[in-house]
Formats: sequence, structure tokens, C-alpha cells
Amino acid sequence: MTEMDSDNDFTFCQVGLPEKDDKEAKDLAYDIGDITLRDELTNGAVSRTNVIWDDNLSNDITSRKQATVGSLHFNVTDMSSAKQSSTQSTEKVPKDAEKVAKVSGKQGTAGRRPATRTKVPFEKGYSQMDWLKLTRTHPDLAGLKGQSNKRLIPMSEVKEHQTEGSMWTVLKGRVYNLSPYMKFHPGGADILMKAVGRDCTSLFNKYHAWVNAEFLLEKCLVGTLDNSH
Ligand code: HEM
Repeated sequence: MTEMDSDNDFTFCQVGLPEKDDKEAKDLAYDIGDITLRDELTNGAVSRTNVIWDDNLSNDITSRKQATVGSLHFNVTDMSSAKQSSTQSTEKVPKDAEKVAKVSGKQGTAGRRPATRTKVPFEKGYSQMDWLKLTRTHPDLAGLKGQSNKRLIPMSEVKEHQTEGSMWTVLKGRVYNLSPYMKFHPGGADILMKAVGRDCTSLFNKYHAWVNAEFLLEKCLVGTLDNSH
């Protein structure tokens, strides 16, 4: 195998040994007949690493299994001299791929569907870094014009702010002016428009409860929602 340039060429996933009495996990681990990591080198550059799972070798596998209890067998083939297309993909997935995936705990997405989140490429100058820079330099992103952001704001007032320079929303009890953030939103401005003039907490949590909006929108804070009426 050709020397790798750095240690970062592979990300290894550690596969633990099945517990002694965990018969099912053991059986599933044995379903992996063979794994081949193949480096296909094109013009000297690593172009692709393929993992081949193949359990067609299962007839003579018993002895090997016993010799490598609980671990995986790797065949590493140097393909640098072979003229292969850099985009070629060789993947043989075993019939028990789903079960194996569950054991490894790494590719367990087979049965789960993540919520659809459309990727929107950001316009030049509207990356998350650009937003952070703007929040540090702009004197009044919230559009407070000297007013305090400790003010209690009724929902009726939030509803009034739906014009281009002043688009208010309520998120987790706080009122924010979303206008300056619109073009920076990684999900796109169109979808963020759904938040304008209303409480967007449930929508926000539906798409990305993990996003730290308190931090991202800190400078857009207009006040606190007044729930008293
Ligand atoms: C109100 C404050 C909001 C903030 C600060 C915010 C911020 C963010 C951030 C930081 C991301 C990137 C998350 C990631 O890559 O993991 C994101 C993505 C996204 N957001 Fe929001 N968001 C807000 C509201 C909303 C609302 C109300 C919706 C839906 C109506 C929404 C829909 C989405 C979608 C679909 C994506 C996915 C884009 C992708 O996969 O790259 N967001 N948002």
C-alpha cells in the first residue's frame, strides 16, 4: 500500500467486541464476511476509498471468523497502477447490511427518515461568519433606535411588524427583528418568512431545535413577549 500523506486519510470507526452473552450481536457481527479498503490512486492523489462488504465468502468463513473473533478482516489493495476511473464505485452490500449497520451503530439510518431540510447555498457575503461579523459591527440590528430591549411587547405589536426593514418574530418568549438575518438564514429567506409576525418557536424546534438562536439573534432582540393579555 502506498504511504499516506497524513493520518487524516481515514476515519476509523471502532467496532467493539460483542459481549460474551450477547448472542444476537455476535451472530450479526459474523455476518460481515469481508471488508476491503481500497485506495484508488489517480495521478498520485487519493481519489476514493471504497468499502466492500461481501458475505459470499461465507462457506470458508468459519475458520477465519474463529481466528479473528469479534474483529473485522481488512484486505488493503493498492490500485495505484491500475487505470481506474476516479468516480468508480464498488460497493457490494451484504444481504444483512441493515442488521450489520445496527450492530456497528454507525449506519443505522436505514429505518429512520430524517426530517427534510432543504439546503440553500448562501449568497456571497452571507455566510454564518459574515453574520457574526455584522453582529459585532452593526450598531442597531434590532432597529431599537435608542429604545430599551427589556420592554414587554404584546403579540398585537409583533403582528404589526411585517415590513421589509422590520420583521418581528417571537422565539421562546423573546421578540426578535429578523429583517437583518433574512439573507443569512442557512435555510433560506423564503422559509424564514413563515416566522414573521408570529410565534415561530414550534417551527424552529421542528427544523432545528439544536440551533443556538439566543446567541445568533442576540443583537436582534427587541424585547420580551408580554403574555398577560
Ligand atoms: C427564527 C430564528 C431562526 C434561526 C436563528 C435559524 C437558524 C438556522 C441555522 C443556524 C441553520 C443551520 C443549521 C444547521 O446547519 O444545522 C438553519 C437551517 C434551517 N432552518 Fe432555520 N433558523 C430560524 C428559524 C427557522 C424557521 C422558523 C424555519 C422554518 C419555518 C427554519 C428552517 C430552516 C431550514 C429548513 C434549515 C435547513 C437548511 C440546511 O439544511 O442547510 N428556520 N436555521
